[in-house]
Amino acid sequence: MTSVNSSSSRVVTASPVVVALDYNNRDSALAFVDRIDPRDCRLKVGKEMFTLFGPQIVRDLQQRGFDVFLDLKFHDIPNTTAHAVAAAAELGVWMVNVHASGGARMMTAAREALLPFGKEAPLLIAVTVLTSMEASDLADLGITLSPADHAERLARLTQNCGLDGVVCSAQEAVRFKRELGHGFRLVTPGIRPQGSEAGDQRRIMTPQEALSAGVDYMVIGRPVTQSADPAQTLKAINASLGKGA
Ligand SMILES: O=c1ccn([C@@H]2O[C@H](COP(=O)(O)O)[C@@H](O)[C@H]2O)c(=O)[nH]1
Repeated sequence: MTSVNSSSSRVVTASPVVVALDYNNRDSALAFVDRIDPRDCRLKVGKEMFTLFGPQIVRDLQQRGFDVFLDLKFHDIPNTTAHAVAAAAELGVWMVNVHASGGARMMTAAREALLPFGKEAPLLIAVTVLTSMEASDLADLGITLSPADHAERLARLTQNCGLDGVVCSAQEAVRFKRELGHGFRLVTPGIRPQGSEAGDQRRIMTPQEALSAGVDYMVIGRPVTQSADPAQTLKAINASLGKGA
């Protein structure tokens, strides 16, 4: 089911898919975007595209009707992070994120920076443990908890600071929905359709498994953008989930 947000040209989609638009070429990115329907997904702009093309690429996507998740994973002192999050809100993004490991004062400052935006504020979420990390990566950092246990610790901190949700692995979704409640959004990268390469991701799930586990939004990058026909691949993923236009 889809509906058009009457206060703007933005389209609200029922699809949980957020395509990670990790392109190093603006024309290639927009060629893909121009072949898809904003009723079929939201789009994520990350560090690569934002560094190459700046805020204009976000506006270009919004003008085409897409909700944009600005995935810059801010991690800095509270004052700097708060101003960066407010700048993202000025840009009108749908969702923005920080690193939970920046701590409670940083996350609280980020949340408070969005208060003046009222209902127009983007969703504010925090990254727990990157989906590319496994236990040995945490051990290298002196963290002896399992990725799921450490992620839950960071997710609880995030929730206590009043943020809207977390980035985590879909493998943690059942547990986090049970422990943190259904209203706390779970945004899960590391999604790999059956048969696609894991690449640098470690804590992965298929789109169907992630949906069954209760994730709110699933981020999918290379399995879509590096496929021979990205628009068709997106359509097939939505069909497998029973979602989309
Ligand atoms: O824990 C995290 C947080 C962010 N990401 C980002 O999601 C996409 C995933 O892309 P794939 O090509 O599907 O692996 C990418 O932009 C990451 O920066 C993440 O993977 N894990």
